[in-house]
Amino acid sequence: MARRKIIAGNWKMNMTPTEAAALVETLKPLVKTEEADVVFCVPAIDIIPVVKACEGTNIAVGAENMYFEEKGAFTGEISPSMLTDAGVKYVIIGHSERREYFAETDETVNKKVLKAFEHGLTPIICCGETLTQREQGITLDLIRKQVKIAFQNVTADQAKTAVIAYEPIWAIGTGKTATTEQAEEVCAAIRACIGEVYDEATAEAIRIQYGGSVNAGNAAELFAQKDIDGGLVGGASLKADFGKIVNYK
Ligand SMILES: O=C[C@H](O)COP(=O)(O)O
Repeated sequence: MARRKIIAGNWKMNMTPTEAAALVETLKPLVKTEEADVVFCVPAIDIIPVVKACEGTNIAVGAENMYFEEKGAFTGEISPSMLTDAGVKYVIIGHSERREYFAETDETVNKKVLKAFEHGLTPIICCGETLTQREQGITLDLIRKQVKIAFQNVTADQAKTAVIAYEPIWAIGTGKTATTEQAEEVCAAIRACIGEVYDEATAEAIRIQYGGSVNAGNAAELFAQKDIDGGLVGGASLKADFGKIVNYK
């Protein structure tokens, strides 16, 4: 069975609540589609107004991060129950910016992934290599390691519903997209890795996105690759261009 595409915007630390609600109004008519799942992953403070603004549309709302504890003395953190109660369906976990600036590790990513599943949230699990790692020729080994740790103790049934976002760090916000061959090579390797950890059915079901300077001009070619099931889009998700990316065909 063909996998359904999933195209998610990652707004990062952009948009005040007022701006966020206005952006949804602009994008709503542009991202209508029957063909793909559309997700807006937004800053925590924007979740409530964005969920409200997306009511009655095809747009699901995601968070950009969450903590792996249920509640308590964790100043500044957001719990999985807070997200589900607010109407969130997806959560980005282990984005390279969280790994770089907020010291997230493969192990904390795994704890968050397990907690997301426990609460019925779909994790969008990020992995990717730096330019130096790519030049050292260790990309595939590194990605396999990131994926294997992220999925520790995750059941096959849970894994089937997960989303993995392959984002080469050197392509994020740089305007330098991976070539379709580079993106497909890694996404295929991720699928093979899931097949080794679980089985063929799980590998066939899991959805793998590419992220890194996706735009209206390159989306169609990237998303046409066998193992690329959509995109995690940063900069271009804040513009009308996101409508073109969602309707890339
Ligand atoms: O999560 C999204 C990625 O970091 C890609 O960002 P970008 O599209 O601005 O390169």
